[in-house]
Amino acid sequence: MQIVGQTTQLEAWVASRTRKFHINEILIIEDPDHRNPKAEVIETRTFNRYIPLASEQSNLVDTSVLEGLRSVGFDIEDEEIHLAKLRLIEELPTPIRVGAQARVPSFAEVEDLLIKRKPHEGLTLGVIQGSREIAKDMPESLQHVALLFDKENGVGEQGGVPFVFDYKSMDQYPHIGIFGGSGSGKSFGLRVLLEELMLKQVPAVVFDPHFELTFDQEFPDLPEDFRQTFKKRFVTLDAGEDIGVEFSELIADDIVSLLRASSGSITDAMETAIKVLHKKADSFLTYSTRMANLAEALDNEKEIREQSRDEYLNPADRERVTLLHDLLVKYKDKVGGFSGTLRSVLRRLTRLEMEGVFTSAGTKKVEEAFAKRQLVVIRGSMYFLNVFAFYVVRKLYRKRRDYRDSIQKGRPVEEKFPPFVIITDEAHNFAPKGDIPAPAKGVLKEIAQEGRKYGVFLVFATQRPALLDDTITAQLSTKMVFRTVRSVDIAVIKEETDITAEEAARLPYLSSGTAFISSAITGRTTAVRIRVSKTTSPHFKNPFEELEEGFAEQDAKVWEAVLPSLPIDASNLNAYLTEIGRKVGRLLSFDELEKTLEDFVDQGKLMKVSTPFGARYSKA
Ligand SMILES: Nc1ncnc2c1ncn2[C@@H]1O[C@H](COP(=O)(O)OP(=O)(O)OP(=O)(O)O)[C@@H](O)[C@H]1O
Repeated sequence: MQIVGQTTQLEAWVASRTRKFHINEILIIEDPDHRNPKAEVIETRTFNRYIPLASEQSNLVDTSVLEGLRSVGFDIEDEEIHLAKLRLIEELPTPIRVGAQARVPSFAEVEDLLIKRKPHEGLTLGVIQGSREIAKDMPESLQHVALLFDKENGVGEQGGVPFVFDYKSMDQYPHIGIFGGSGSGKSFGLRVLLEELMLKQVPAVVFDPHFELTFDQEFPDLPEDFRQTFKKRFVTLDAGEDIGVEFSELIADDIVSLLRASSGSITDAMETAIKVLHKKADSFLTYSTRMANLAEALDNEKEIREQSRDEYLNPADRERVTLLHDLLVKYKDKVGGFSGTLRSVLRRLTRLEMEGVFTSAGTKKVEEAFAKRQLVVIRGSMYFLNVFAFYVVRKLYRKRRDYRDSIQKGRPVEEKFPPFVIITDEAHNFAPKGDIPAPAKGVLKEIAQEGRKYGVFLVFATQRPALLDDTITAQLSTKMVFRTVRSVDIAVIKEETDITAEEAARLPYLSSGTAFISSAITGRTTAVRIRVSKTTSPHFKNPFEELEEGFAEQDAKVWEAVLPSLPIDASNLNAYLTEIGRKVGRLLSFDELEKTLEDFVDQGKLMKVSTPFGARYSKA
């Protein structure tokens, strides 16, 4: 392997007659003047006599490279030549020496570069691409820690150096972004990251709009020593049942945010009314009753004013009239005097109440799980989660902040509150870019900017980085970028990471499960094949296989039920429906029974024979 063609302080070309280059592999260039620097392969090409370098393809390669090849003895018309573009790991003061030999390093030579933490100290997310050869003399402690999976061959060996994410450095370089289009392996990668956080017992809360984040189902066919149970390391909470918003903790602005999140836009008049009528520590009942009473008073203003002057009113009516009259005096001018506004707010509030948003459950269960260092999965529709996220995140963040502040100021602390990670998929819905409102956006932005100080970190996954709030995107110190096709998203990724033009060009073609991990922690971008997850989501099954299996199961049930009734008179199927339906456990329609029997004939299980009394199905 030899350096050919023009070189710069940062890039060089390397050529070989016998050895193919692997994308992302690390080579050592024997250039003593530069203390044998390391470089990474960022582009590979192979030429032979059928695609000779000297022909029309030559424009793929700089003419200086061709000359360089010739000058070190390559026959560019006839020989098979493997070429690779190298990027030096560290910029050199002067260009690399042309003609220098390159070689595959030993593991010890690149250990510092590739392994920042040992697997037991960090999050083992996958295998560094292009590290197969280097891994041959890797110590045992780094082997068998990140097995790989592919659909054709199933679970296989790791075949490379593990990528161990140094999560403890997040206090310097906080927050992680996971970007990738549909089917790119983003959810799979997120699952692996969550498993690793659970293994390290880092308290975390994840919002799960897809109902896919459970960890009790094991990934199929894992070798015995790679298995792990997570059953005690996570809890699943349903938004609106196990966890709710404690109304009395809300301030008026929160109610405005909640209603905005749940019912789209609200008018200025509604916002004013919400704020004017709210008192600190109001319960849902006191607040909504005050609003309903004021609406009633506005509708009957004239009578109420008259009755309030009526000396002969009975005491019960007097009490009610006084109450309504006081509300009128106090609030009428401030809320604009139109009961319709109040009723609109009430309708929206009542809807939330009926959906279970305002339960007294609060965030108690999350706090209990944090104390046990567990992962909390909060499930619910996107709409619901958006409403909850703001309340849950803010409450937990404040608790942690207060705890840290107290310690710092030497104040006594009643209870510990641990550092934690907030994770969400579809992050652009929680913190959308630009003026689009979302209730949790404010607190999430605050955490993006300040969370590091308090040990609160974000992991934001999204298919659409271009739609995520800019401030937050800029604060994500580590970005895992999976296959991305849309040019607007690629543009954001290019701007927000240190990935090179060559890497960006590969983004639309990355295979599912391969990501570029660009991190301020390592100071470079590493191509990583994400390891096989130890658990699987309940939806992991291929939907078409699921379809086949589902129907096969159903057919088997009907078959069992049909057998005792054979032979079946085809002209009188109605007579069998009840009996067969009873055995199957549900009512079958005529059409369904007929179709199933015909299918059994096609499958060779039954035959349909003509008799003098009409057609009959009997066992084949
Ligand atoms: N690390 C991996 N190793 C092997 N196969 C993978 C890996 N990651 C993903 N795959 C394969 O790709 C498929 C799609 O991955 P995944 O469901 O994670 O995509 P996604 O990016 O989350 O898509 P969506 O956003 O549509 O859910 C998986 O079902 C799996 O077969």
